[in-house]
Amino acid sequence: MKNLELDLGERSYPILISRELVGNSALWLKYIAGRQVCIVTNETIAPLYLDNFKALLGEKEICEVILPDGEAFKTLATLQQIFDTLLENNHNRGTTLIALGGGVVGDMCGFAAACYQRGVQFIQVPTTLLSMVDSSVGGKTGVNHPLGKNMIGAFHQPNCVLADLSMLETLPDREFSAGMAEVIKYGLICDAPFFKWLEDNIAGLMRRDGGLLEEAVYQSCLNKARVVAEDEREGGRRAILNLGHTFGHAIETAEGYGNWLHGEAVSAGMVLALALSVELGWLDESVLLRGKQLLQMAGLPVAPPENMNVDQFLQLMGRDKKVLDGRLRLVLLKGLGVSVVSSDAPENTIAHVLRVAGVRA
Ligand SMILES: NC(=O)c1ccc[n+]([C@@H]2O[C@H](COP(=O)([O-])OP(=O)(O)OC[C@H]3O[C@@H](n4cnc5c(N)ncnc54)[C@H](O)[C@@H]3O)[C@@H](O)[C@H]2O)c1
Ligand SMILES: O=C(O)C(=O)C[C@@H](O)[C@H](O)[C@H](O)COP(=O)(O)O
Ligand SMILES: [Zn+2]
Repeated sequence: MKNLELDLGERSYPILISRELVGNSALWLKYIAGRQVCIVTNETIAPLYLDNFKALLGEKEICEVILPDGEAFKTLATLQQIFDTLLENNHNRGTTLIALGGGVVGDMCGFAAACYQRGVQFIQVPTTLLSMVDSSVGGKTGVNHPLGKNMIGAFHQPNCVLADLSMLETLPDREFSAGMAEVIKYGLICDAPFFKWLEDNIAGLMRRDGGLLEEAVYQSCLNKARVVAEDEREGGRRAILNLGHTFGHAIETAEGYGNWLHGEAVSAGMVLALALSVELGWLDESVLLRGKQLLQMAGLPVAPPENMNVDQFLQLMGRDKKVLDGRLRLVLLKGLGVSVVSSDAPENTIAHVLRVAGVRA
């Protein structure tokens, strides 16, 4: 068991990381204050984990929402299903929502919790690697819009995060790899020793060795918790968690949500961000090569899709939430583990890097 705390004053909460954690309800039932509970999950996860989870909730008054599976359903329209169920079951402000699923379920359940009766409590039970190391931590919640990723949302922190590593046993390989992109991100942006540790242990991690996985999830959450504790609402430093995401979100939007997984798009996006850092003379090319190699060993794409063109990339990137006064702000590296948020990259340099990566003019 490896636990940590995200320190946000009165909104602080624990992140519990262990195998067989969910079954040990004595460890977490105390984070559900009231009598009413609504479990939000999806049609893939429900047959695997829902009944077991419900059985652990004792005397609680439980309702459930089973969403359709997929990034394409991370929409305002899908949220309605959660609000309908809550109202039909007379849930009041004392209810607790439980996100049982990956980042899509977590982002939607969290946003529903932020909105329902102007805000109720929720807990995160992440079931994918990506959601254990990233999306369940930090309180970013929301949904996509056809014109842009995560464009509608709110900051709303959970009461606790329960990362039960045994749930990863049923996760498909492609989804596991997608989660590794965000793990590798922490090494690149702020933790060079962790990056080196990942290089040394990538084979065992991809075999899903239990001890290595626990360490990777713990170190990832520790890094994310430190950044979020410093800047909960992304006024500044938190933006480093967006490495590769301006490129990646453009890919996800252009390709239709779900064709490229979020982690895959972030992987290709991080390679572009590193290549741009090299092009600007800020980063040694060896870091780009090491980053690329590690991502490839994790089974991830390192080049953008062939069917996008440079103008389309730049147009979609122009809608990024970090844009300030009409200028793109990108997360770039000045060394391994040293990240900056900068508007200094000229558009023609970005376009050049995209073309060199194979994107059509
Ligand atoms: N809020 C944040 O800070 C944050 C951070 C990173 C990513 N995100 C968001 O998270 C989403 C991606 O999350 P994700 O990668 O978890 O994808 P996901 O939620 O779509 O889950 C991936 C797939 O795995 C299935 N699945 C989940 N758990 C499983 C299990 N234990 N066994 C078998 N199948 C399982 C799901 O049903 C789905 O088909 C994106 O929408 C992204 O924008 C948010
Ligand atoms: O928690 C954060 O902050 C992040 O940026 C984490 C990212 O991995 C995540 O994909 C996030 O949802 C992106 O946020 P957005 O504000 O760019 O939509
Ligand atoms: Zn991400």
